[in-house]
Parts: sequence; C-alpha cells; structure tokens
Amino acid sequence: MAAGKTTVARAFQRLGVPVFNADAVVRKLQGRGGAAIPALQQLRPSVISNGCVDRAALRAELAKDPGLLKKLEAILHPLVRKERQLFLRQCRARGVPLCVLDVPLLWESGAAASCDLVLVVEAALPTRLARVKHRHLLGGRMTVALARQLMACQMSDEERRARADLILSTEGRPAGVQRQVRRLAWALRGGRSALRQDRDCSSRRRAPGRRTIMEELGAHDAHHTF
Ligand SMILES: CC(C)(COP(=O)(O)OP(=O)(O)OC[C@H]1O[C@@H](n2cnc3c(N)ncnc32)[C@H](O)[C@@H]1O)[C@@H](O)C(=O)NCCC(=O)NCCS
Ligand SMILES: Nc1ncnc2c1ncn2[C@@H]1O[C@H](COP(=O)(O)OP(=O)(O)OP(=O)(O)O)[C@@H](O)[C@H]1O
Repeated sequence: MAAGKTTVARAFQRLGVPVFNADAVVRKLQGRGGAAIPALQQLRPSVISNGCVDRAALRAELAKDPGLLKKLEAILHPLVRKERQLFLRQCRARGVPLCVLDVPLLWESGAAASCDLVLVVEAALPTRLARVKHRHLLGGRMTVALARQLMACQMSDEERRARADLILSTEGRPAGVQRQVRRLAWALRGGRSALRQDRDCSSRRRAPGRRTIMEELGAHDAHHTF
C-alpha cells in the first residue's frame, strides 16, 4: 500500500504499454450497475447508496468489522479474475509485446501465475505510512489505522521481496522511477533479449537474490537513451 504501484503503472501506460489496474476494476465492479452490486447489497446493505458502493461507508465498516474483508474478497476476486483474463486475451489477440498487471494482491489472488516477470514496487513502511497520512489529509481517503489493518492482511514485505524477479524502490524522486520504467520497458520489449530469455526459463523459481532494474540491466544499458 502506497508503495507507488499506480505511479509505476502510469509510467508504463505513458509508454503505450496496456495496463490492467485491479483497484480500478474493483471500483468499476462496485460502481453503479457494477457486477458486484447485487452480492454486496446482500452482504452489507448499509454500504450501498444510490446503486453503488459508498467507499467511505465501506471503509468505516471494514474498520469496525475486520472479518468483512474476506467476505468482500470472496465476492470481488472471482469477478476481478474474469476481467483480468479478458484483458490478457485481448492483449494476446492484439499481439502486444508487453502488458502490465497492476495488482496489489498478486500472489494471494493467483494473478502471479499469468506473469512472466514480477516487479515488486516498494518503499519503506514509514515512507508508505507518511504517504497514506498525506493522502488522508488531502482527500479524506483511507486512514493510517485502516491502511495498517489492510497491510496486515497482505503478504509481508520480506516474502514479497523473496518472490520478486525485480525490485523497484520509489524512495527516490519520481523522475528516477520514470527512468527505471523506461529502461525496463525497453528491455522487455526486446531491447535486451537476455533479460527475456532468463525470465522465460521460469526465473521465479530460481535461487533468491533479487536485483534492482539497474543491477539487472547493467552499466551498459544504464547509458541507453530513450
Ligand atoms: C478496501 C477498500 C474499500 C479501500 O478502498 P480505497 O478507495 O480506500 O482504496 P483502493 O481501492 O484504491 O485500495 C488501496 C490499497 O488498499 C489495499 N487493499 C485493497 N483491498 C485489499 C485487500 N482485500 N487486502 C489487503 N489490502 C487491500 C491495496 O494495497 C490497494 O492498492 C477497497 O480497496 C476494496 O473494496 N477492497 C476489496 C477488494 C480487493 O480485494 N481489492 C484488491 C484488488 S483485487
Ligand atoms: N518516487 C515516488 N514514486 C511513486 N510515488 C511517490 C513517489 N514519491 C511520492 N510518491 C507518492 O506516493 C503516493 C502513493 O503512490 P501510488 O498511489 O502510486 O501508490 P500505490 O502503491 O498505488 O498505493 P495504493 O496501494 O494505496 O493504491 C502518491 O501520493 C505518490 O504521489
């Protein structure tokens, strides 16, 4: 949470890479006429207002009743999976060389099985909590307390790191993040075939020792101009 996934995904989108955004799909499913509305209406009628989910009410319910999250996931995750499969089918049909799944619960939801390479976007916990606090002060979104509650339901940072193929830290300036994404997109689109071949050999099961994009692509590519 607040690690910078959306920022990184937007950087890929700016390069013309199709992106599947799981949080956005959940918003659509919870919106007016969304496929999840009938089941959510049955689960917790108080969070439905004018035919769509009132997110502030849902956040308040989640804070009061931590058991609600699993029930919410049981309704939403199968619907998100369907949308994800449709997105991937469309990408294949269009023959796109690269697409991105922006998914907060990548392994928990089973989405990792569809990926050739997993990039974990990370920032230290104090940084993420400061971002959540800042966002809350600006726009009244999720509180730090609810963010902590959700993070506790997610895989630990250590486990995520151990499962990653590559790691992108967003502790630095946003321009640096954009640069790393450009470099990676170039390599994955075929600019650096060794990276693709390595990944094709199911690198997710290779010995641990995760690397950053700079380490993976080396000094030579670091000077590549885009
Ligand atoms: C918890 C909700 C109400 C928070 O909504 P809000 O608008 O404040 O935030 P947003 O949707 O942008 O999510 C922000 C972040 O919360 C975290 N988060 C969301 N859902 C979950 C979850 N089920 N478990 C752990 N963390 C979660 C993720 O890091 C996500 O990126 C909303 O995310 C939701 O309805 N989640 C349930 C569906 C789900 O599991 N979504 C995850 C993608 S499949
Ligand atoms: N170098 C950076 N890279 C990415 N985001 C940054 C950076 N510096 C500050 N931020 C801020 O961090 C916040 C979180 O970023 P973002 O929304 O991309 O994260 P996220 O992982 O998608 O969050 P969430 O899980 O809550 O949806 C944003 O307000 C963003 O502007």
